[in-house]
Amino acid sequence: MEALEPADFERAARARLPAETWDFVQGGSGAERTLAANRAQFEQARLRPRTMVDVSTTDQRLTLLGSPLSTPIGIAPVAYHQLFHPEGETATARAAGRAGALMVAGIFASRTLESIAEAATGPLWLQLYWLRRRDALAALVERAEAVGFRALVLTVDAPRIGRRLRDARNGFAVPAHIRAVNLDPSLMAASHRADAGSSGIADHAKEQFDPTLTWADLAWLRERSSLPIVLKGILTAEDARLAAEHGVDAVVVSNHGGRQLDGALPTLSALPEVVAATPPDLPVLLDGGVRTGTDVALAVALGARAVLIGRPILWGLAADGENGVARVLDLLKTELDDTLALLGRPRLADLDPTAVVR
Ligand SMILES: Cc1cc2nc3c(=O)[nH]c(=O)nc-3n(C[C@H](O)[C@H](O)[C@H](O)COP(=O)(O)O)c2cc1C
Ligand SMILES: CCCCC(=O)C(=O)O
Repeated sequence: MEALEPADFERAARARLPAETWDFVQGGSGAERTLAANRAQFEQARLRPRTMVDVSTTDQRLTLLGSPLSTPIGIAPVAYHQLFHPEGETATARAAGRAGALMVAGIFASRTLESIAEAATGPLWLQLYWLRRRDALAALVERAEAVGFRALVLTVDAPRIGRRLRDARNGFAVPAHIRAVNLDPSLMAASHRADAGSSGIADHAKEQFDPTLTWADLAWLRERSSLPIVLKGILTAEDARLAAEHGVDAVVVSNHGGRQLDGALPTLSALPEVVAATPPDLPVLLDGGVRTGTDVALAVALGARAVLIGRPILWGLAADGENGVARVLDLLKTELDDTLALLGRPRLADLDPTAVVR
């Protein structure tokens, strides 16, 4: 059967993936309240369509941190794409290129930065965690810049890993043959075994993530790279203001797909305060629960310049590799295009808060 919506890939992926990998993807932290709330906010919001507008051409193109994109729909950073397909991140990068979409590769990518860059035909950003081993971080930043990555995305909502009960119950550990190849194996060993009542992911973070990260540390990153710096995991006006004051180039409103602080604000609810607290020239992105073209339009109307998609990309990758990811992106782009036309707001710039009732 032909896939007509991203959810069709969700079913296909579930059928293919080992149960503990499925739980790792779909799960959130704690009682999964934030995971559910991300979706609930999109489901409850309503659009206010305008009529008698010439929508013979619609346009979802934009420029983000200097890079032209065909769509405001980008790929969120996710660890270990080889959990989902043997080609891993190179398949994802090729699909992003076909769609003219941004790809954010993760620090725990299972393919080298060099091979991802070679596969990519569109803009790539690199996501970082604040590792205790700052020398490893510095080396990674240098490599990323050398092969053409265009921004650094520092994830700031993970001083430790949220309590993910599914992973703890499954004793989830990253299989030995799938590796975060851009980092020294000695830094990654804990990911590949799980202590009782924990997961390899949580144990690894406890060992390697530096929870002392504060605003003053951004200077260290600035010194090491001329690339734009993006902070991922901002949910409040206070932090948005601090990000702007510290010269950050963009922020991602994110609760890590409901995988970190359970009970944290859903991202669509946090977006307006973050947008209000940031200067107009500082791009605000959003991720968490974006599943349809309508969701993309809602986020853009409330001030997001672009959205990132996490789990649906992995569904496409698990179901059919590069072609699956390309199809998921294509479906979302088509849905957004239909939404812009039927809403009477044919360009992204036509989307503003008057398009939404919440
Ligand atoms: C399996 C999985 C792994 C993830 N790994 C990372 C990661 O390594 N770094 C990071 O910043 N975010 C990571 N995330 C969070 C995503 O970047 C993103 O914030 C989230 O998935 C967006 O929500 P969505 O899945 O509802 O679209 C991961 C998410 C999932 C589902
Ligand atoms: C230590 C790997 C963390 C991956 C991650 O961020 C996630 O699973 O959400």
